[in-house]
Amino acid sequence: MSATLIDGKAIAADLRAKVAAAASRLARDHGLVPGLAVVLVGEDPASAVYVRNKGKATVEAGLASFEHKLAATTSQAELLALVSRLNADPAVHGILVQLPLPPQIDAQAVIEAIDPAKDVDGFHPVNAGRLSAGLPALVPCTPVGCVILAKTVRPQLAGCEAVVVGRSNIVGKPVAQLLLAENCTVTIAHSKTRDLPGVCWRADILVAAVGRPEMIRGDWIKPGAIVIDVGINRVEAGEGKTKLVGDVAFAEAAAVAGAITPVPGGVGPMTIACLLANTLKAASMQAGLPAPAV
Ligand SMILES: Nc1nc(=O)c2c([nH]1)NC[C@@H]1CN(c3ccc(C(=O)N[C@@H](CCC(=O)O)C(=O)O)cc3)C=[N+]21
Repeated sequence: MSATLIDGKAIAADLRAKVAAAASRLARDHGLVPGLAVVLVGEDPASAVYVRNKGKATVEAGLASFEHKLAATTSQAELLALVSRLNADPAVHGILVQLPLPPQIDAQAVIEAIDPAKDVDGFHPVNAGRLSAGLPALVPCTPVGCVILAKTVRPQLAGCEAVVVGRSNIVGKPVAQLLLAENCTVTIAHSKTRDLPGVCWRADILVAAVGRPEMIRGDWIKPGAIVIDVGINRVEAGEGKTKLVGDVAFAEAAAVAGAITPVPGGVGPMTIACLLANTLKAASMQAGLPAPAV
C-alpha cells in the first residue's frame, strides 16, 4: 500500500469534540441544549445499531437525544403525526427519520413533512434546492463528511477533476454540489455511464457511492488520486462470518491512490459527527444565533 490512509475515525472524533465544546458554550451563554430526535420504524437490526450509535454520540457531545421506536406496522398517518409533534416541540432542533422505511410508508412524503429548519439530514427539497442554488442550507451529513475528509489531504480543491460514482439524492447529487462549490470540475457517473473505468481514471478526487461491494477496481484509479469510499456493504467472510467492505476494492486501490478512506473507519464515523454538527447549527439558527464554526 502506498496511499495515505485517511483516518475517518480520528477526524470524526476531532469534529465531535468541537461540537461538544460549542454545545457547552451554547448551554453556558444561552441556556440552549440542542436536541436531536431519531425515529426508527421497524426492527431492522443494522438500523437499530446505527440509531443506538447516533444516540450515544449525541449524548457524549452534550446534546439531548430523543429516540422514537415505532412498530414495523406503523401507518403513514401515525408517522406523519409524530413528525408533526416533533416539528412543534421546542426541545427538538433536529429530526432524523431513519431510512429505509417499510413499504406501506411513502418516504418522500415523510421527508417533505419535516420542518426544513429541523431537517438535519438535509433531505428536504427546500434544503436540496438551497444547496444547489448556493444558499445557506442544512446539508446532508455523508456528503459533508466526504468533503472534509478530502480536504484533510488537499485543503484547496479548486480546479480538481472530481468524479462521483452514484447519483442518489442522499449522497451522489449533494456531494457533487459540494465539490462544485469547492470549484472542482465535477462529473457524475452512474449505472448507464459508458466506459466507467475511463471516466473514473480522470479523477483527482473519486467519490464512490454506488452500494456495490468492491466494484471500483485499482486499475480504474489515476495514480495519486484521492479516493473517498462511501460504500458500507456487509458481505460473507467465510465460516459463517460477515465483514464490511466498501464500493472500492481497497487493497488494489491503495496500491495506486495518493490517499484513500478505509471501510469501516472512513466516511461512516464522519456521517455521525456531521449529524451532530448539523443539530448544533439547526439549534443555533432556530434561536436566532449565528451558526457556530466547528
Ligand atoms: N435518515 C437517514 N439518515 C442517515 O444518515 C442514514 C439513514 N437514514 N439510514 C442508514 C444510513 C447508514 N448510516 C450510517 C451512519 C454511520 C455509519 C458508521 O458509523 N459506520 C462505521 C461502523 C459500521 C459498523 O461497524 O457497522 C464505519 O463505517 O466505520 C454507518 C452508516 C446513516 N444512514
